[in-house]
Amino acid sequence: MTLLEVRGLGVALERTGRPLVEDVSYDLSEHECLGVVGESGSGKSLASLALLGLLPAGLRASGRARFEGREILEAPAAARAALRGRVFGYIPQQASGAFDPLTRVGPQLLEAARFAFPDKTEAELREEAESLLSRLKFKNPRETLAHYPFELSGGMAQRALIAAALLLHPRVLVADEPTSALDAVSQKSVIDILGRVRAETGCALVFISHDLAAVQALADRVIVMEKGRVVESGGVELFGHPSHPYTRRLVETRRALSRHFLEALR
Ligand SMILES: Nc1ncnc2c1ncn2[C@@H]1O[C@H](COP(=O)(O)OP(=O)(O)OP(=O)(O)O)[C@@H](O)[C@H]1O
Repeated sequence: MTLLEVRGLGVALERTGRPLVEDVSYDLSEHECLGVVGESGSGKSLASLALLGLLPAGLRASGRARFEGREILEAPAAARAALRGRVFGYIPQQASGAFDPLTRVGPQLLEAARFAFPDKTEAELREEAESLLSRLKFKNPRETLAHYPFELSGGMAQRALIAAALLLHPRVLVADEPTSALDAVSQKSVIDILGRVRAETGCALVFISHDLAAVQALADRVIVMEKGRVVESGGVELFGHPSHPYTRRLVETRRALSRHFLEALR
């Protein structure tokens, strides 16, 4: 079943009307992973922030986006806020900036969950957070909840953010470059975890990334963005025979990087 239908989504500067994202359209079904690729500045983040109702001040969205048939772009602010967390989970690019440095990880993780599930007791929420952290490969979840954010490594902070999003049982998880600030081992671990999360919870995933290999590992379908527009879309196998010159360049750059790496190892 189609969960999300995006048609002609645009983002423009409010003051001048200059378009930054134009005419983005896609469908996302239950359990599906859509990869969004394109180089820096191609509009990947803004297209997703528009859906979440989190565009920076001075930008406005246009077009249509429906979740389970209900229009969301034009919904009142309160209705959009209610969709964040429970319907749309969001994992931002920089985990370190997403936490309040003066508050321990536990209270930050539980705050939104308390609000989303007023009927659950504190003990239930805490138990759920600990079990989630354990599934996300934290060796000592109880200790992690008592840590301050600066006590977590980059990979741990990113995984804690995934836990924060999952505690709200989102229907669609939007992950914006969740691995770009991580070392290779942590990158692989986060990608594995996102794949597992999808299989275990059944939530749909919008996975925004520069990393074609990561997208190939996770996504069912992809959209390729260049200069604010979708230039190619289809099954993830399109990386094997890209038809748009821009996609061909992205794929060739990725192959050349891999070749250099393998040659350096010889
Ligand atoms: N608040 C803003 N005001 C004006 N222009 C903006 C604003 N935010 C982003 N832009 C511009 O919109 C375009 C798309 O930005 P966006 O962040 O969506 O790109 P991206 O593909 O996600 O890049 P990256 O991979 O580097 O995160 C870029 O040209 C960017 O400079």
